[in-house]
Amino acid sequence: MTAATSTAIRVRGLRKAYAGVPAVDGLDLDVAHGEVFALLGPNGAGKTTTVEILEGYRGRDAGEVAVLGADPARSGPAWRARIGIVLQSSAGLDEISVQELVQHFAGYFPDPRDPDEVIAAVGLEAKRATRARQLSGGQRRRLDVALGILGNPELLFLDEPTTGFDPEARRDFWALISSLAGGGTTIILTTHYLDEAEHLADRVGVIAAGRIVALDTPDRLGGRDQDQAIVRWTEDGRPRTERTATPTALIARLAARLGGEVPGLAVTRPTLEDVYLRLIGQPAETLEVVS
Ligand SMILES: Nc1ncnc2c1ncn2[C@@H]1O[C@H](COP(=O)(O)OP(=O)(O)OP(=O)(O)O)[C@@H](O)[C@H]1O
Repeated sequence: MTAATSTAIRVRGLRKAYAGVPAVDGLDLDVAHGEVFALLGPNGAGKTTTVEILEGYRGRDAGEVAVLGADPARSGPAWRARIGIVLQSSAGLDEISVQELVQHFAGYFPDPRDPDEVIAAVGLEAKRATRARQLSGGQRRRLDVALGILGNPELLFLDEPTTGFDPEARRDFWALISSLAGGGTTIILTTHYLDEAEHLADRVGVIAAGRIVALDTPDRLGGRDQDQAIVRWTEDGRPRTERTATPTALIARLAARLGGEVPGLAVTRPTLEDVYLRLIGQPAETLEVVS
């Protein structure tokens, strides 16, 4: 395979400013075919601008962009048919049923998936005859995903897909995304939910002020795997906390000192959220260290 075909997305030196104010400020990115890549970052960091440039919906000021081997700014319907997009919110055609809507949109694609299979894949079989406007928020999102995958895309963009979902709906949705990824679809996900990124993404990119400031697997991001463990226990009726690179040795000392079972013992590593907040310059929840 050549470099051009082994990479689903290749971005170098991407820049975009609005009225002279940079929103994307020299961004580089590579996403491999079949990868689930999550783009994280605070409000206004430049995620939507970047993703819309990749989707071909927004122009750029500078930089090289190749998506499925083509420049989105110069690509036509054949390229677009290889891409699925699930936006933050969709509107329109609310008065027709799920079945009619999915069937209607299938007509726009050269090689659509079977509408009935797509409705089943997103778990909307029981809502087939329901009008779109009568769906719950989570069901509406499933319909959005159905429309996003209907064209059998090689590359799927998901923009904050589970905002407003209840926990069970999120788990179901994650299973759907994992099954798409398992089938080889490349997925670009923007999300504000760190657990979602951790659950779904092969790699995570953190964007701040228009640049990627960290990029790694969720368990290694920002040196997370090298971080010290946090040991919590109760002693003399008081909660105690200590950060340590050698938690096993600490627990052995505690067990010896306390004569066996250590009350309230818990050992944790910094969460992806702790690391993310540190990367974007926000202090994580203050940890009181008493040793
Ligand atoms: N059409 C526009 N015109 C002018 N400024 C814009 C426009 N779109 C975005 N911006 C600005 O560019 C910056 C980046 O915005 P962008 O929407 O890309 O951020 P984001 O990371 O997607 O944020 P969020 O997490 O809130 O969706 C922001 O400061 C925003 O105000």
